[in-house]
Amino acid sequence: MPRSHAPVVLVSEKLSDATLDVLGPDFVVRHCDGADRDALLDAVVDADALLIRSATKVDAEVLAAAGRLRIVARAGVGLDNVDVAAATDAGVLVVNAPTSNIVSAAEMAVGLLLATARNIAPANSALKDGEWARSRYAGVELAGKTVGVVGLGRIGALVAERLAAFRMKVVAYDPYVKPERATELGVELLDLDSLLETSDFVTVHLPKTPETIGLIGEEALRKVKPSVRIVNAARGGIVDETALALALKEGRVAGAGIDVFEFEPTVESPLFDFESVVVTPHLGASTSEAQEKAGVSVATSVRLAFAGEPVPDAVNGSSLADMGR
Ligand SMILES: NC(=O)C1=CN([C@@H]2O[C@H](COP(=O)(O)OP(=O)(O)OC[C@H]3O[C@@H](n4cnc5c(N)ncnc54)[C@H](O)[C@@H]3O)[C@@H](O)[C@H]2O)C=CC1
Ligand SMILES: O=C(O)CCC(=O)C(=O)O
Repeated sequence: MPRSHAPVVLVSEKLSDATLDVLGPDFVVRHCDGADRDALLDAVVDADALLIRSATKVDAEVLAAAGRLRIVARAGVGLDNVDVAAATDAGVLVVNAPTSNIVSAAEMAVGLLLATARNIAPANSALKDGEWARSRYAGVELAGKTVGVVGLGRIGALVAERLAAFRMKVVAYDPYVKPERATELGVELLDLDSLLETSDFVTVHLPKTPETIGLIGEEALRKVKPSVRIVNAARGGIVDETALALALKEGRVAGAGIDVFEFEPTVESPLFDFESVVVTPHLGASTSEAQEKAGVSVATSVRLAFAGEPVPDAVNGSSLADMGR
């Protein structure tokens, strides 16, 4: 492809070097800050492809500003920041990288769960502040406890396998999963209320959809054991932060590990007031391995699309031809 006719790829968030290596000289790569709305709206005007992570919101306004856009490629799993229906209407192919970061996300959830069980974060802070507080930070074991996995998809299943190795009993709520899959994983499927009533730990692995927003909210948090610890490394808003803060305050929940927030980026949340809550700034996919896989995956999809080939990870069609491009 001669460079003067090369498609323009707009990269709106930090992606791995491998992403650019896969694109190579056949594409003109430009960068902008996808979290800066005005910068995004300016830069997208002459982009043929847009490469994003979770901080770039691709909605109808962005799609309308993007006169030449043919593909939006999400270097990760969640597509809640992309209006896929509006993209389809605009003839824009949407792809993600659905397996790129699942191991990293699962390991993050297990890390948060262990951190909440053993008070690792507050004990670390206290000791570095000069306090040797052994009795204050006594915790609980995982072995013999029940963990409720809410959403037994790719990441939920990896979490289930890993927590079974800690000798936990694993139960799950996922009305869309085949019972044979749960059996294969050694997981007992329950309805949500039973899971909430019986679990010592609850870990959420759902996509953010109108159905899942607030699923773990005030009502759900009135059904849990007071000793429960809750982990959310899926999406902010699925666990309602205000309801969780109230439950912690009233002693209806013992602790939480939270990687994702309703509004991101953020430096405030009612959850930050609790020592029993460990928080991280949406780091689930932030490993070198996941970022390399995600970048290579979306760059490969972009190459396939512009070569007129089918794109296996496309979510609203199979190729640019399907979108009338
Ligand atoms: N913290 C982070 O950095 C990361 C977060 N994620 C989040 O994790 C989410 C899950 O990822 P995967 O496991 O790969 O997705 P997946 O699509 O493989 O699994 C999601 C599961 O949720 C179930 N589900 C959907 N709606 C439901 C409902 N209303 N009630 C109960 N179950 C429901 C589905 O049946 C499916 O089994 C992503 O959508 C993304 O938002 C993903 C990667 C990294
Ligand atoms: O974009 C990121 O790095 C976050 C990963 C994530 O949340 C996802 O893949 O759904």
